[in-house]
Amino acid sequence: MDVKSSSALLSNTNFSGFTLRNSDHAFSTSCSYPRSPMAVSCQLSKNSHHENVTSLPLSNTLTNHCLTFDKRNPLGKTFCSAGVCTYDGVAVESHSGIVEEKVGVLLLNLGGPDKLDDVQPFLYNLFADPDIIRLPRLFRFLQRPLAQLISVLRAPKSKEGYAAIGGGSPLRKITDEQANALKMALEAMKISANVYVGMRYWYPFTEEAIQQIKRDRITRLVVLPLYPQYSISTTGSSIRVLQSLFRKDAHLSKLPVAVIKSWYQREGYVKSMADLITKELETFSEPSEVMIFFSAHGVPVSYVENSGDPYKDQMEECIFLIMQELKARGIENKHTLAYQSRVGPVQWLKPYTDEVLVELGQSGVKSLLAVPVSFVSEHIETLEEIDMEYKELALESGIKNWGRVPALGCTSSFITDLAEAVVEALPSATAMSASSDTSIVEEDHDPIRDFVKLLFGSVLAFLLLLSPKMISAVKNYL
Ligand SMILES: C=CC1=C(C)c2cc3[nH]c(cc4nc(cc5[nH]c(cc1n2)c(C)c5CCC(=O)O)C(CCC(=O)O)=C4C)c(C)c3C=C
Ligand SMILES: [Fe+2]
Repeated sequence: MDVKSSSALLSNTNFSGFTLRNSDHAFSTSCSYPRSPMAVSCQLSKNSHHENVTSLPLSNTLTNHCLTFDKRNPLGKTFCSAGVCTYDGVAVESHSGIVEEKVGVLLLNLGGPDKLDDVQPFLYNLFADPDIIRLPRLFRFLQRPLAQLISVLRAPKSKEGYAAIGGGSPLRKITDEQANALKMALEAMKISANVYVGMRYWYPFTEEAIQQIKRDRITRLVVLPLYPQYSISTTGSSIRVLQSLFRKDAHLSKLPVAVIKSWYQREGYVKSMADLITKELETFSEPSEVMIFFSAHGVPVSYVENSGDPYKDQMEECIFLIMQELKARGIENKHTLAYQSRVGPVQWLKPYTDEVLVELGQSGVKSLLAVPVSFVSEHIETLEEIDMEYKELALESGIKNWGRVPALGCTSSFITDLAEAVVEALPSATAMSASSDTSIVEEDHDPIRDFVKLLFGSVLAFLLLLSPKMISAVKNYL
């Protein structure tokens, strides 16, 4: 019952290719799979800025082709500054052996319901994702009936939230704007690229973006998830979809792809966040007295402790880097980090945002600046959860002066940094080998078997629902 459509999702058109030549200069990197196949960590040289960039195959040994760019491209020399990849700056003339490259950038995001009627099917897609509700292997057949049940039961509460922010999620509009801004920033760097948007749980779906990329005959692709920090539940889940699509398609499996897995440590991002915080602090009457309150989206503890999700470590390092940047500007405010938006019956990363707000208020903190850090656009969890629920809770708990830093959106220093990240990642794009990747367990889609599974699963889910343990587990999602 996945809701998918064939509507095209291209964010940008007017693409023109530029000339590149593949050379055989190469560097290699090895990737390991810590417990979960999704939590891939790539061992590149420590000081390499390609550390968080990997190519899609995620096979044990990757070979990356270096590019030789036209001398007229002023950024050519920055492409291959890591590893043993070299750039000789040779001008590329149009003769045989030279490839006309068509560069694509795929922005990955979560997606959100455009209107209230979309809320339940959007929630279904989210809960049907095995990276969001992780069932033991034996119980995987329950995934879709459970997703159906939870989405139907949770929809009324979620709808209230979306109604409070205007009747739908602003994510699609903002992500499209970011795609346009990125295309322009790349153009300013003399890189002509198509920028696509692929959402995980709502339109425009990642699958549609990939079809468009194929139709446009893109020859080199950079995948840029709009999550600064990597989590199995966000970037990991979207990459799993890409792996599955690329594996099944002979053309796509040959397309050179580079995935920027995380970018929270990039100077441009850190400085852009520090700029926003600095500006917002100035709106308080006593800026130095304000507690800087970083609120990150939570994940279940088991992701971090049992499946090697680097999310918590990356989040803490990200906060450290932002605070270091603020200190360098003479801003020495106190700060804290807490995790918001927990859902379901399991333990999530602590401390929880709501609990910390109450403690801070009760302990005498009077001024607080909330900083959302896990996402770069406004969405329901900034506009409703932080701006309404948490603000009310904070004021009730004794905090007098409340402020909130806006999401980065299309902030120009941030978009320029993303464009630079794309440019740096381009040479490490590597063709995916259809046969070498054993990291994904493919679900096969025999329709008769799927139907029987769904029917059997629904009956079993209904029976299981009668058990008190199950009732309380499902209740936790509401
Ligand atoms: C880094 C960001 C995010 C992580 C990590 C994440 C994990 C995660 N989320 C859920 C459940 C829900 N998320 C919902 C909405 C939502 N989630 C994120 C980001 C992260 N999620 C965003 C930006 C949004 C909002 C999208 C929008 O429409 O604006 C929702 C739906 C909203 C609601 O009903 O509260 C749910 C449910 C889980 C279970 C999870 C990790 C396992
Ligand atoms: Fe979420």
